[in-house]
Amino acid sequence: MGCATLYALPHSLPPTMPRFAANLSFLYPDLPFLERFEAAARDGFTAVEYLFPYAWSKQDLAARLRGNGLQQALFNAPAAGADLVSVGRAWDSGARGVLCLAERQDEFRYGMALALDYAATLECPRIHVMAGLLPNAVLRESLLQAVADRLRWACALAAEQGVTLLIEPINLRDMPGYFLNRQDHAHEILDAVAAANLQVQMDLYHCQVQEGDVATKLRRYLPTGRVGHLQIAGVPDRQEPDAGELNYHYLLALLDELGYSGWVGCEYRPRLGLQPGGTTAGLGWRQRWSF
Ligand SMILES: O=C(O)[C@@H](O)C(=O)CO
Ligand SMILES: [Mg+2]
Repeated sequence: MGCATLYALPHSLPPTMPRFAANLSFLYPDLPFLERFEAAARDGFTAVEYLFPYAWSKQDLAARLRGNGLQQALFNAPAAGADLVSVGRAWDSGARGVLCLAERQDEFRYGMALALDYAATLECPRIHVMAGLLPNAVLRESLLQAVADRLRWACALAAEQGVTLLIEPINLRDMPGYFLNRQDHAHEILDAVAAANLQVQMDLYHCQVQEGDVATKLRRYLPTGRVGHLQIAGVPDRQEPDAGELNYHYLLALLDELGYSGWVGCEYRPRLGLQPGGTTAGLGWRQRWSF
């Protein structure tokens, strides 16, 4: 069911929301992580995504999914690390992926194997592979071939279990030095890798902060079939989609017009922050944009 169809219902939402996935790393910050699954289901989400599952057992996560009738739409491969302890510390110590870091081949391979192991248990068809922070003074272009080779290796491994890998352009205001910032660069990498199971995770928040002209980019890239996942948030503050400079009423209708049938991840910081029930209170944006 597309967004326009969904919003055509005059005053109320259907009991489930087939298009929107709740990002549990961002939403429900007032709750312990494992309790966020139930909260998302109660709010009508039928899928979840989050950054990293590795601090929890895959069996516990699968039980939360099953128990709440949720699908796992996406999660990230580890940000770095060559064992569970270093994987657990990687994000907080500043790591943002090792894909572009030639000397960290072992961590890349360990991370892919761990992510695919979780994906099998969580029945998750997509893994986001973070590109990493550029080493000082190393030109992006000089690393492209090595990045493509690594991704080709990872895609072959992921294909064995029917998983698609995603790369996501991330804006430099939030992540200074990040290797991949632009949609066209992501599509260049897809050209170089030439694997059917490599797609782009198009986060409209990052796209607007870094490049702008979001609707034109949706029109350019969605028809290629190479965008495997979308994410949304208001700009500039990364809050609910009804706050800020992006017109999601228009953009969500455009997704329908372009026939996008994938998930739209709700990856924003609820404006009520840690206030109990703040995420649910902020979900009015889904209703206000009735067509
Ligand atoms: O946009 C983001 O921040 C996330 O999708 C992510 O995976 C890395 O930070
Ligand atoms: Mg994102």
